[in-house]
Amino acid sequence: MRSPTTTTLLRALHTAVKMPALPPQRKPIVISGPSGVGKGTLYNLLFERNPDTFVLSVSHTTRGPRPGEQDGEHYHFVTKDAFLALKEQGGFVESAQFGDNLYGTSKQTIEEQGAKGKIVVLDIEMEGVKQIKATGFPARYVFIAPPSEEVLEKRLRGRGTDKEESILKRLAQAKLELEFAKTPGVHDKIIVNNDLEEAYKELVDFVYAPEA
Ligand SMILES: Nc1ncnc2c1ncn2[C@@H]1O[C@H](COP(=O)(O)OP(=O)(O)OP(=O)(O)O)[C@@H](O)[C@H]1O
Repeated sequence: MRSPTTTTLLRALHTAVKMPALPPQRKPIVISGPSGVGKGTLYNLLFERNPDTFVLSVSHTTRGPRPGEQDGEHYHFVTKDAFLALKEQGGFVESAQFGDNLYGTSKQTIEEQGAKGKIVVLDIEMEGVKQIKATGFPARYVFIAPPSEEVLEKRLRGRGTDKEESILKRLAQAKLELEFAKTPGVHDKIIVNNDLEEAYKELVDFVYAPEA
């Protein structure tokens, strides 16, 4: 007799304690979209409302930890040499440089998190999405779009975390991302984040959709 998989056991456990069923599709979910569109807001709701079902992928970075940041929780903090060695071995599904620092998503991290029976969620910017797709990495791709560029600007300003120069950079980048999102077949689902609860429902429906 075959021994039950972790997924089968978790599903049985969820049924026993009357939690919502686990998503039938187990592939990682890649969420992208312009800065300030509400990606974090949406997936944090998904995590809060579906405890123990999802896990956010932890990236590698060569930048130093900021106060309060824990290694392995917010990032895997590594030296530049270690990062480049891992990249050389093909250990990243995507990587990028921002300013002087390198960032990347390691294959091992995704595999380890997925092996714990959780659905891995990745928050990846446009260039990273292009790289991941080019590797043939099996994932489901969701793009979060703003109702309009004006609303996006309002959200970025309303968030109050960015200086004017950064806001203008993010808005210019948003135009490129919105243009890229029009490429047919790049994303499996495009969600316009207008009303938060409606966008959340669309995300849940996509994530919990039956096996295709
Ligand atoms: N549907 C919505 N309606 C109104 N405001 C929203 C909605 N969704 C998110 N927001 C607000 O927009 C701002 C940006 O959201 P958030 O930080 O989640 O964006 P993000 O896409 O994760 O950005 P980044 O890529 O820069 O991390 C926040 O202040 C958030 O509260």
